[in-house]
Amino acid sequence: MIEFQNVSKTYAGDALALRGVTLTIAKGELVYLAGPSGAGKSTLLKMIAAMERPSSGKVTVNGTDIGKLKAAGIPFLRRNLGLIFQQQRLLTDRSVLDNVMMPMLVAGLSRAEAEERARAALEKVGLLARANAQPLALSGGEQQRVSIARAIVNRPQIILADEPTANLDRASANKVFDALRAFNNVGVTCVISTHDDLVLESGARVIRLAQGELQAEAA
Ligand SMILES: Nc1ncnc2c1ncn2[C@@H]1O[C@H](COP(=O)(O)OP(=O)(O)OP(=O)(O)O)[C@@H](O)[C@H]1O
Repeated sequence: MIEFQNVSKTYAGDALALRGVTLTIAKGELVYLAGPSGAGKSTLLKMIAAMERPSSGKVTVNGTDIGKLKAAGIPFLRRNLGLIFQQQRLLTDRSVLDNVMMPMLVAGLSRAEAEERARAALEKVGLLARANAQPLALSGGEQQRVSIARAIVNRPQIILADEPTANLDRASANKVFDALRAFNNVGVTCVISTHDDLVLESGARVIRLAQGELQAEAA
């Protein structure tokens, strides 16, 4: 479970990114984060991953108080998170398969097990046939689906995706959302920031931010 209690975030230079945000995201939920550019969506996602800390208020993720988390505890928290952020691009000098295997090799799995699980993850996002391709030979949408495969291979409880369909055409965006929904269907909590009106109007839960403040959720 993810819980924000009266959370504010001020960056250096006094930029107020979040103000008094209180919300709860239950285990297994799929939630979209919406709001204009600069509203605080990325900041909210980064706080769940302990990439930013609250300036005031309290953020808890699976019982861990992010504000009090020591550096040594961050890898334990992130083990349960699958991150799909712009900053984490695919390695362009490695194959798609190698990219997806990487987090498991880092976690200490054998190459054989890592490859088996990477292939299974690529199959789930519909890209097993491209396992040996270089990332730059793939379309933007395909690259995002590889990022999803890479984010889920360590079987995280929570997926955080920051505008995963930015710059994608409709068909590619649909495939990316389908892949994320498929993981949510097997119990993975998903928090996804997006400007995509189609998914925002799909009846799913939408958390809206404006200038760092939470807007009332539609009933
Ligand atoms: N590292 C930082 N240092 C200083 N200010 C920051 C930093 N990161 C974000 N901000 C500021 O905090 C506010 C919220 O930014 P944030 O990136 O969370 O918004 P966003 O809703 O994700 O926007 P976008 O849709 O453009 O990604 C903005 O005013 C931004 O300029």
